[in-house]
Formats: sequence, C-alpha cells, structure tokens
Amino acid sequence: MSDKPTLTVLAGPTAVGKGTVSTYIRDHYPQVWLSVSATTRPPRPGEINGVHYYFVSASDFDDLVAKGSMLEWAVVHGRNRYGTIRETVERAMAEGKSVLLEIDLQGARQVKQTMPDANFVFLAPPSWEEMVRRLVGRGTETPEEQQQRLETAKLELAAESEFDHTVINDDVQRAAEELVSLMGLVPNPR
Ligand SMILES: Nc1nc2c(ncn2[C@@H]2O[C@H](COP(=O)(O)OP(=O)(O)O)[C@@H](O)[C@H]2O)c(=O)[nH]1
Ligand SMILES: Nc1ncnc2c1ncn2[C@@H]1O[C@H](COP(=O)(O)OP(=O)(O)O)[C@@H](O)[C@H]1O
Repeated sequence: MSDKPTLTVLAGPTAVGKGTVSTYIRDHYPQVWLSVSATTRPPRPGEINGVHYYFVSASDFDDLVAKGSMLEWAVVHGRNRYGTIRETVERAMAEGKSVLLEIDLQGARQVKQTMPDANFVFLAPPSWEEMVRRLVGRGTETPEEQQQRLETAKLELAAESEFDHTVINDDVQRAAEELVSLMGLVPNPR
C-alpha cells in the first residue's frame, strides 16, 4: 500500500525551464516515467522520435484525436499541436509507476477535468525578469515570437493558484529534487 501520487502534471510559463527540469529528471531519476508526447512540430537537430516526442503528421494527429486516443491535447504557441497519448499513460499508472507529464496550461486544465486527483505542480520563475532573460538567452524564437510568448506567459502566471503546488526553478537540481519529493519519491543524495 502506498499513498504516493502516481500522476503528476508539470506546467508553467514559457522558458521557465520545464524542458530542462524534465530532462534532468529523465537523466537522474529512472524511477520516474516521463510521458513522451505526440507533436506535429518537426524534430529539431538531435531530437529522437520516441524519446523527445513522437513526431507525427497533421493527419496522424487528427486520427489520434478522432479515435479518442488523446488524454489531452492543445495548439501551443499558436502553431503546432501537442498531446498526451492516453493508453501509454494509463498503462504506466496501472503498473504503479510514478508518471510525470510536462505539458502546457491548456493541457493541464484538461487533465484536471478528467483526472482531478492527479498532482498538479506549477513551475515558476524566480522573477519575471529572469524568465525573460531565459527566453531571450535560449535564442530559439524571433523577437516577435518572444513577445507573443510573453503575452501568453502573463496569462499562464495568473493560473498558478489552480495548481496544488508551486516549485520555483531557481536551480535545476534543487527544483528537480523538490518536484520528485512532491511525487512521493526520495531525492538522490547530493
Ligand atoms: N498540452 C500539451 N502541451 C505539451 C505537450 N508536450 C509538450 N507541450 C508543451 O508544448 C510547448 C512547446 O514545447 P517544445 O516544442 O518542446 O519546446 P519549446 O517550443 O522550445 O517550448 C511547451 O510549453 C510544452 O509544455 C503535450 O503533450 N500536451
Ligand atoms: N534553473 C535555471 N537556471 C538558469 N537557466 C535555466 C534554468 N532552467 C532552465 N534554464 C535555461 O532557460 C532556458 C529555457 O529553458 P527551457 O527548459 O527551454 O524552458 P521551457 O521548456 O519551460 O520553455 C534554457 O536556455 C535553459 O537552459
């Protein structure tokens, strides 16, 4: 008998470090089952199908939605679609694994509707200025796209109170340790 939460949803504003913290967890906490999302966005150099995402065509994504195979899905940043494949998550949960979904706010709200008992964790930046620094420093968006993401980030930051817990991503290792603790797991010794 264990009371540890089996499904944890991690969301937060753009460039807060969701991907960085999730990658850290994938590399350091093999006991966490990190969901691999489907997306219509093309792979970036170095991204591996089935590891970082399942890269699918728009029509394959349509089929997954039509068949009811998506636990949640959303158009993120006004462009590509991203979604969580229901069956893989349900199987991992049935096997008693500690499941982590790194998804956007729209997706987190959908999971809240269908799985209200899941553990909802909001990843917050140490400050607005630091978040802007990370977004600009990452250098993967044009200035126009950065501006659009910052507008969305204002709405996303306002949703923090919808979550069960907030983790501030000041330091990646520390934030990851707090997150795994919230998942009912024991952080690695330092
Ligand atoms: N709703 C939803 N959002 C997702 C899913 N997978 C990734 N995202 C979000 O999609 C956004 C874009 O992710 P990505 O293309 O990897 O990188 P980015 O564009 O550099 O942030 C991030 O905000 C992720 O949280 C998913 O399965 N469902
Ligand atoms: N704790 C941190 N301290 C400093 N920089 C960070 C931290 N976490 C992430 N970053 C950096 O911030 C940028 C955005 O992180 P990323 O994981 O791509 O964000 P998201 O997935 O939330 O959009 C990246 O350049 C990343 O290296």
